[in-house]
Amino acid sequence: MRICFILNPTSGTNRTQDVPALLTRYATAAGADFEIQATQYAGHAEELARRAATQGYRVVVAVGGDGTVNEVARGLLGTAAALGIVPRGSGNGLARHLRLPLDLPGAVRRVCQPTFQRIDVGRINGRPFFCTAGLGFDAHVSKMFARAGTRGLSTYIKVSLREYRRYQPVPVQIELNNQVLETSCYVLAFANAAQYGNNAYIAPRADIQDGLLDVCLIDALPLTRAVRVGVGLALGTLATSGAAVYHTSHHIRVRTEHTLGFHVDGDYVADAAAFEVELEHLALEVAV
Ligand SMILES: Nc1ncnc2c1ncn2[C@@H]1O[C@H](COP(=O)(O)OP(=O)(O)OP(=O)(O)O)[C@@H](O)[C@H]1O
Repeated sequence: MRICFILNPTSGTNRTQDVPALLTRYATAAGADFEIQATQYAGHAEELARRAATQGYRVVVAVGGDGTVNEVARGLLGTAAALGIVPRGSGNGLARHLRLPLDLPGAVRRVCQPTFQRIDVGRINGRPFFCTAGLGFDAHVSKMFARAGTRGLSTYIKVSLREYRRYQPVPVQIELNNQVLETSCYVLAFANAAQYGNNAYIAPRADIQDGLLDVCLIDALPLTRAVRVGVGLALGTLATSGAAVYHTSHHIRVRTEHTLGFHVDGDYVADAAAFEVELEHLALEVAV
């Protein structure tokens, strides 16, 4: 079994580690037949992953955070290669959901001796996502976070608190399961996996193999509710807290009068006024 590691050298906060040397040491110790390729620019991991799949690598491993996982996984859709993950981001949502080791030696050992399973894949306006996608405040925070200059959890919390004071919900029309909901949207999250990353459980009951997205709507976020949402995210109790409304569906349409930002797997993509969200059942093989 041949393994290709695709390393994002800009991921994570610990830049002092010689990651290629560590990958080499642990993969050699596990007896793997492997190659390591480093990305040179944003988007490169998708091209490298697709090429590796064409070259017959059985497992193509994203070495990075959820942004790198998204790119590698995108490149593997429709191929015979499986996605592996060596988590090096700050959130690591998909790795955590799949209960993969979060330490480098453990994660390398796992991808070298994996079992295989398939997971669902979401799409929002054609863009694949594997963990979560969303509209509203979380996408707005991703946009501001990308502009912040520094990364990590503390920057994320700082940006969220600053933007919380300014952000207002917008009216939306949501179509799902033959119903039309006229509501306002502070956060509308489409969860394939249960968490955003960092064990922040936006949809604690989400099952990544059930053919359905868990749709989480928070229509407004006054301070008292914000506290309940924060506690619910941290404890995995949001679904029973009454602070959010949930639906499950495999096809959702959303319209807004004004444009709203959307993110995939925590990375801001663009603003739009119409959204088509779909789920492809078991469309990606993962090495777990
Ligand atoms: N060589 C590169 N130079 C610049 N950007 C890159 C490079 N390779 C990948 N990227 C971009 O870096 C972005 C961030 O990567 P990733 O999400 O893996 O790390 P992170 O932000 O540290 O992790 P997390 O999202 O968990 O905080 C990705 O969306 C990817 O497009």
